[in-house]
Amino acid sequence: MFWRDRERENTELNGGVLCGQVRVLVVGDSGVGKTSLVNLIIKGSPIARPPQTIGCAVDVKHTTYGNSGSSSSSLKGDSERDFFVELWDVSGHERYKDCRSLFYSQINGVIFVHDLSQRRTKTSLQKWAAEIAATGTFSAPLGSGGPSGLPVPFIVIGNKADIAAQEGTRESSGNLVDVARQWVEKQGLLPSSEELPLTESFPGSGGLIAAAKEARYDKEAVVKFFRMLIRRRYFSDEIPSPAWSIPSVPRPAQRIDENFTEDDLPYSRRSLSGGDPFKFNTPLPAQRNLTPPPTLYPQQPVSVSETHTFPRYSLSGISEISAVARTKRSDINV
Ligand SMILES: Nc1nc2c(ncn2[C@@H]2O[C@H](COP(=O)(O)OP(=O)(O)OP(=O)(O)O)[C@@H](O)[C@H]2O)c(=O)[nH]1
Repeated sequence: MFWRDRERENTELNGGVLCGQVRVLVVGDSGVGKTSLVNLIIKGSPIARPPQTIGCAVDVKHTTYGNSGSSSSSLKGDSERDFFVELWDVSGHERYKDCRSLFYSQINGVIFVHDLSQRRTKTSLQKWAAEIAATGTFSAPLGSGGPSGLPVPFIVIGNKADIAAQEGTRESSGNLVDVARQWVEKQGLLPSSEELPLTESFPGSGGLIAAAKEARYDKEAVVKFFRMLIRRRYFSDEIPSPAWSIPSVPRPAQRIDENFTEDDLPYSRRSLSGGDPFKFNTPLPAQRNLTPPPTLYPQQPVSVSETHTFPRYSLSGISEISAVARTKRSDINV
């Protein structure tokens, strides 16, 4: 135990971290399947009858990330470190519209969810992006904004492919890999969200359970997205912009391809001083510039510049919690 304590001490002195966390918002209209998706990501299986989310519910996914391939690391035994991805499942119900920005705090990334069988839920995503960009605070923000001024990476996931297929709104090739890839087709929001291509989260028409069993490729892609967020926050030399400003004109579409590399994010590249690409697996010099550790509880918005002076946090406060209780869907008139 002694050497472990020493190692921790040294690591902290060296400016490294033993573990960390990133926060991902999951947003979209009520009933599009956000809770089902989060359950699928966290537990590997969909939830049969998800309760109506009240306000927001938080789940935490554990993952590891390390510097194993880096010779520049000065940290001993740091090949894999623990990271926690907070998934903030924000209720899409109208009744929370005026207060849900409480949950838009210290965001690292966003998963937009829509229902393939309800086109208006896709159109709404632009509003969600604008709302988050206007009222949220961001951790490790991009130097310049994405669609609607959103300053963090995002993905768009189309849900209920089975229903859409039944209704003939979408044809499936039937090829599992093709369909699964489409599940998390990483597509930037366009100025007109009508231009968003359809994507699928639950392949095939065999229903949720069967689809979830087949969704391993999709989950891998989502995990890649999470790893990108971890990399941006903890392993990047990027100097965060001093303050986030919202551009008045929506940015052109961004596309995040299969590999989720920052090189594929034009606006993230523009954020680098001198045009340098992100340097992954570096020995964490950027740690000095980290935003304060997000907690699992709603925080008061803070400006980005204030955040870089906070000391590094410990993990003691992290646990798997639900921020707000859930209730039965039938309890609420939807
Ligand atoms: N057929 C089908 N049903 C789905 C799918 N995903 C979710 N559902 C169902 O859609 C309903 C709503 O799902 P939720 O996950 O609660 O939706 P939500 O977006 O979290 O809704 P709010 O909490 O109101 O914001 C539930 O009855 C789910 O079982 C899917 O891919 N296919």
